[in-house]
This record gives sequence, structure tokens and C-alpha cells, in this order.
Amino acid sequence: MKTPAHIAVTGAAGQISYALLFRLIAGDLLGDDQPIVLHLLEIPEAIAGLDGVKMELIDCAAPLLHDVVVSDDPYVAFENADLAFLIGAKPRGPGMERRDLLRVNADIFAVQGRALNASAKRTVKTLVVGNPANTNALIAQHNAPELPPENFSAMTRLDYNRAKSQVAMHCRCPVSEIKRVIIWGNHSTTQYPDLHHALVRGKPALDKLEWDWYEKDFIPTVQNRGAVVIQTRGKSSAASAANAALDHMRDWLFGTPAGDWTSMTILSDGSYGVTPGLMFSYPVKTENARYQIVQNLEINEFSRNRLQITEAELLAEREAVRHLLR
Ligand SMILES: NC(=O)C1=CN([C@@H]2O[C@H](COP(=O)(O)OP(=O)(O)OC[C@H]3O[C@@H](n4cnc5c(N)ncnc54)[C@H](O)[C@@H]3O)[C@@H](O)[C@H]2O)C=CC1
Ligand SMILES: O=C([O-])CC(=O)C(=O)O
Repeated sequence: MKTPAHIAVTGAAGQISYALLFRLIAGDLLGDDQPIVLHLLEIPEAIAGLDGVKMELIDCAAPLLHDVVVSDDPYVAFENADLAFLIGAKPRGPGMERRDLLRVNADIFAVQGRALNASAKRTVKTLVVGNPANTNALIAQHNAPELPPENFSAMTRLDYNRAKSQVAMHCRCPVSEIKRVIIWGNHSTTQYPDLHHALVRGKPALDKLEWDWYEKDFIPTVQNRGAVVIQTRGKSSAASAANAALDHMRDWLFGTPAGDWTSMTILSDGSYGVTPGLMFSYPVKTENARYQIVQNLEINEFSRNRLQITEAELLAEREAVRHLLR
């Protein structure tokens, strides 16, 4: 029997967590021989609801679930955590941009960064989902100076999955035939979904697609998908976000498939001329639970302009939270 993995989830009574927790205990992330202890964090007002979620988790009689810790104290919830999903934050409503959430949500990630620094395993891998995800991840990382900076990330995997599916639908082929899609930059409307290096059935995607569709349909569709889901469903994406969080962590831990890559928001090391120290979405390959930015991709003027737009937005977000950065 393996030693249990300790998985912390914040905002554990919220809608994304409700779609995530039951998949975690079914083995969808770590496999069906890896026991799990869940560490669930909520604000005091939501603890009663979270107790109900805990009852349901227990009622699954899931062989992998060894224990469930519920707390409103991040120092308790993060104790000994191997993995942390930082989901707890206010979602936007119709008409809002994700950056409008910076004022309400930023403090949460300073507090939780400090708690991770104090309580979690030194190897804890952290995925920030709560919006605005890139800058919240930057805040958490700055407040956890004793943890490896490369173990902090934010989620652009949902954008990446959305992009892949749009191309697959347009080309009428299975998603498995779409490779090397890139999401650059911020998880916001300035993100740049890039198909210049993508392959459809092994051939360059842009040879198969009409440029007009790429520029005028595909790019805005991916950039605005979150808002359109909110408009259509009345609530922000939840099951697809939970699914993307699992995909992100699974690829990080177990590696990207041969011949493909994924997109992760990680600390910029200056690659592709992006300001070092920003949380920026890059194409990455992963192996042995480490990522490496895919290097030496040609960036034409069209792409360079879009990289600069999304970088400028992240620089402005960083200025707005300067007081929370160390
Ligand atoms: N990066 C991405 O691709 C995506 C990000 N999101 C973001 O994820 C976040 C969560 O979304 P939902 O689950 O739909 O929202 P929700 O409102 O259903 O759940 C959020 C939960 O977080 C809890 N919470 C608030 N402050 C907390 C704190 N300090 N500590 C612990 N828990 C706290 C709330 O009580 C609530 O239960 C939102 O910010 C949303 O915008 C949503 C979809 C995709
Ligand atoms: O759009 C939102 O506010 C929720 C989100 O991040 C997404 O669905 O990508």
C-alpha cells in the first residue's frame, strides 16, 4: 500500500471543487492505487456546506479516500500538503473582466502563500485557479519565499483545451489529432491562442485552416469563451475548469505525451523576450514532474504583437498588487 498523498483544495464548497473532489477520490489524477487524504479549506460561512460535501465524499465509500480534513484555517488545511489546488476566490459575473476581481481576491493569495510557506511539504506543487489566476499565483509565490518558485503555477489549461476543441471541430477530426497548440500570456481576453506551430493530423494547422477563420473567429472565440459560458449558463465554467485542473496537474506530474506539449502559466525566465518574474503562460514539456519551456519557436510579427499586448496587461496587474509582493 502506497503512502497517502495529501491534496489541499481551497474553495472546497464551491462549484469547481464540487466537480473536482469526486474525480480525485476516483483516482482520476494519481491513479487507482494511490490513497489520498483531502485537506479542504473554506471561509467560516461556508464550513457548514463543506461539511455536507464531506458527508458525500464519505458516502462514496471510495477505497482511495483515507481521510478528509476540513478547516477554515489555511495553516491547518495546508499542513503536509503534496499538492495544492487554490480555487477559492470570487468568480466574475456577467459584464465583468477577470481583472475586476483583483481587488476582491488578491489578499486571499497573500494569506495562502504565507500558509503554504509555513505548513506545506517543501515540494508542494501549487496550481492557482481562482481569478485573476496569473497574478494571484504571483502573489502566492512571492509570499512563500521558502518554497521553490518553479512549483507555483496558474491555470491556462482550460484555454488550451478550448483551443484544441475549436480546431478539432473546425477540421472535423478528433481532438487527439490536434497537437502543439499554444496559449501565451494571461488567462484573460488578452491571451494569445497561437496555432503557428500547431499540427492537425501531423500537418501544419495553418496550411489546413483559412487565415480569416484563425484571426477573426478562432482567436476571439478562445479569448472570450469564459464570458460566453457565463452568459449562456448563468455561472462560470465549473466542470470544464475542474477537468482542466486535473489535466494540468496530471501532465505536470506524469509528463506530456511524446511529440506534443501543453500550456502552463509559470514564472517567466525571460524566454521569448517576456519580462522575467511575470506569471506567463508558455508552451511547456514536462518530464519527471518538472516542466521546461519549449524553446526556439519562430515568433513572427503577428505573434510578437500579441505577446506584447498580454505581457503589458500582466505588468499592469503586477503594479496593482505591488503592495502584496515581497
Ligand atoms: N483559471 C481558470 O481557467 C478558471 C478560473 N475560475 C475561477 O475559479 C474561482 C472559483 O470559481 P467557482 O468554484 O465557480 O466559484 P464558487 O463561488 O462556486 O466557489 C468559490 C468558493 O471559494 C470560497 N472562498 C472564498 N474565499 C475563500 C478563502 N479565502 N479561502 C477559502 N475559500 C474561499 C467561497 O466560499 C466559495 O465556496 C473563481 O475565481 C473563478 O473565476 C473559474 C473557471 C476557470
Ligand atoms: O471566465 C471566467 O470568469 C471563468 C474563467 O476563468 C473561465 O471560464 O475561463
